[in-house]
Amino acid sequence: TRSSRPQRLLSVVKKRAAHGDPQSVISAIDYFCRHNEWAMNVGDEKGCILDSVVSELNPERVLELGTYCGYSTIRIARILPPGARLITLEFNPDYAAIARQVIAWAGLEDKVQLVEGASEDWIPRIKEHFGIETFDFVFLDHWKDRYLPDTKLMEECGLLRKGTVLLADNVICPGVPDYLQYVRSSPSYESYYFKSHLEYTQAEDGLEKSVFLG
Ligand SMILES: Cc1ncnc2c1ncn2[C@@H]1O[C@H](/C=C/CNC(=O)c2cc(-c3ccc(F)cc3)cc(O)c2O)[C@@H](O)[C@H]1O
Ligand SMILES: [Mg+2]
Repeated sequence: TRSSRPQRLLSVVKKRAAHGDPQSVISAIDYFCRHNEWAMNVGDEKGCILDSVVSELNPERVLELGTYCGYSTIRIARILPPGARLITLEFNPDYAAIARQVIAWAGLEDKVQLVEGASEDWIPRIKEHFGIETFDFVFLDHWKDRYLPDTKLMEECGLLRKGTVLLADNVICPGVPDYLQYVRSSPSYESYYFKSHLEYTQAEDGLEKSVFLG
C-alpha cells in the first residue's frame, strides 16, 4: 500500500538531514513541504514567530498539544535551556511512531517526552504522572475544536500559573473562533495576534499568544 505523508516526511529527513542537527531536519521538512508535498507543520514563517516567543520566554516546562511529525516539537526543543523538558501529546500511534524517529534524528530525545494518548485523558494526569506543577509555555496545534476545552481543562487542573504563555497555531486558517473569543474576552488572559501565513502558502493565518493572568 501507498506510504503515508508522515512516512514520506520521515524518509526525506533521513535522506536530506544530518543526524543530530535539528536545523537541517527543519530545513529538510520545510523544503519538501514547500516544493514537493504540503503538510500541516507550523512551517518556517510561523515557526520563526514560535522561535522568538520561546526564546524570549526561556521556558523550563513546555507542553505541546498535537505532535504530528514532530516539526514544532524540534523547533521548540532545539532552543530550550539545558534541563528544560517538553511534553508532547499525540493520540495517533502511527504519527507518534514517525515523530519519535524525527525527534531522535534531530538528537533531541533527551529534552522531549512524547506521550501517546488524547489530551483530555492526559491533561488531568500530568501533575502526578510527570511530577510537574505548572507549565511555562503551551503550544496548541491539535484538532481545532479541542483548543478551548483543553485550555479550560488545563485551568481546572491547575497547570497554568501567572505568566504562563499559550501560543495557538491556525487561529485564522482553519480557524478557532470559540478559542479566540474566549482568550480575547476573558479577564484571565492578555492576548496578542501575530499575523502571518498558512504554512508554505500565501493564505493568511496567524498565531495567538495569550498570557494567563491567574
Ligand atoms: C485531542 C488530541 N489529543 C492528542 N493528539 C491529538 C488530538 N487531536 C489531534 N491530535 C493530533 O494532533 C494533530 C492534529 C493536528 C490538526 N491540525 C490541523 O488540522 C491543521 C490544519 C491545517 C490546514 C489548513 C488549511 C487547509 F486547507 C488544510 C489544513 C493547518 C494546520 O497548521 C493544522 O495544524 C495530529 O497529529 C493528531 O493526531
Ligand atoms: Mg497547525
